Amino acid sequence: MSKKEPVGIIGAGSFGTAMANLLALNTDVLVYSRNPELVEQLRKNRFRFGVPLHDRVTVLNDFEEIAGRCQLILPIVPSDSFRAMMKSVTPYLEPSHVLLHGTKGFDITGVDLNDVPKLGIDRKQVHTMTEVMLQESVVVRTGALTGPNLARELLDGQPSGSVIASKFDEVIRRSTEVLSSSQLHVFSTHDVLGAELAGVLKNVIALGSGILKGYGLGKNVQAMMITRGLHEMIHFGRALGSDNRAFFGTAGVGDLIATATSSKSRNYTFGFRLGTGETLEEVRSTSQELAEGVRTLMITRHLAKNLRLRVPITEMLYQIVFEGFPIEVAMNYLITYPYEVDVDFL
Ligand SMILES: NC(=O)c1ccc[n+]([C@@H]2O[C@H](COP(=O)([O-])OP(=O)(O)OC[C@H]3O[C@@H](n4cnc5c(N)ncnc54)[C@H](O)[C@@H]3O)[C@@H](O)[C@H]2O)c1
Ligand SMILES: O=P(O)(O)OC[C@H](O)CO
Repeated sequence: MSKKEPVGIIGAGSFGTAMANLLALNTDVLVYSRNPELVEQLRKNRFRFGVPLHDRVTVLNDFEEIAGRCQLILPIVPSDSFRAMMKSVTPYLEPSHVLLHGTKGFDITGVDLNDVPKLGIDRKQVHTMTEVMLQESVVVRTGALTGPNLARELLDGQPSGSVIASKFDEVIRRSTEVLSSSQLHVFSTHDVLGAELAGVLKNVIALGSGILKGYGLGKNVQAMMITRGLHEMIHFGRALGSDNRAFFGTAGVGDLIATATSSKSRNYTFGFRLGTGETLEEVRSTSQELAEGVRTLMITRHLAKNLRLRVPITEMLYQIVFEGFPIEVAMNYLITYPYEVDVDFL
């Protein structure tokens, strides 16, 4: 990979745009948007999410050109579109490409999300984005970009830290080279599964934290929920084959703090609105914004049942979000839950 060639991004959403402007501090960037009208509009006014696109960013509707010119490509689309996106771009990908995804959610196969409550789900049907990239393309060198990266803050030029997770030193080196700047500190890890799972699972806890705030509760119980939520994230991580370490780093606790305490997080905000009494349908129908945690909650609650995991926060959140269970009763259940010890993992 040459230092001079551009870096590609798939997805011109809020995080894709934030990363494009950050990468442009070091390199030329080609962003793929599937929407030709948006491409046309951005070519004319060069404003997205209220900020100007950096001069080194070009938005295109031609993935073949991006694959031809970029070896390092960052797919950043919602998890429910990720496999379809991979299927559409895979004809243009070669083994020499490097894929570093920025998506925080699960892919599922063999069951429609709406049928999960009826049919259940097992581990073999749940996939990380790294698994999807490897299943759907000839690309070998893959990685995940994770950490506390609220797009709104990044778009506004605020500093942050990211984690590049990859089994390949070359992916870490090249990604670090193009992403590091005075705005972004880049950490790295070889623990891809742990870093990915931490980023995915924390969205559910952010949803819950928002619900508590919207319901009018204070910091004490919010802190308890975030802390016990971290325990559940770790239990899930272990059940899915990861170890504990990533959950205590920037990709874990770091992203959990940012997402579960910020009104700039879509997951937290979605939960906040539920906490004020709006229904799932009311929030969904009046918000264009993506809250990955809602889909992840559906998947993890049913996976937990299948794996016989003891995850009371996930269970209560599921009942509140999808079954209209009263928040007050759920709170009482959690406060009186027979947690035996404070730290219940090694
Ligand atoms: N926004 C954040 O703060 C943030 C931070 C870190 C990670 N993420 C993760 O990044 C992912 C994307 O989030 P976002 O905030 O950019 O969402 P978004 O809704 O703002 O944008 C998603 C973009 O993906 C595009 N897209 C969807 N399907 C596509 C396809 N098949 N081919 C090409 N493009 C497609 C959409 O047109 C849209 O432009 C999510 O998994 C999210 O969890 C978001
Ligand atoms: O999707 P959001 O807005 O809740 O942001 C979550 C990001 O993963 C923050 O790192």
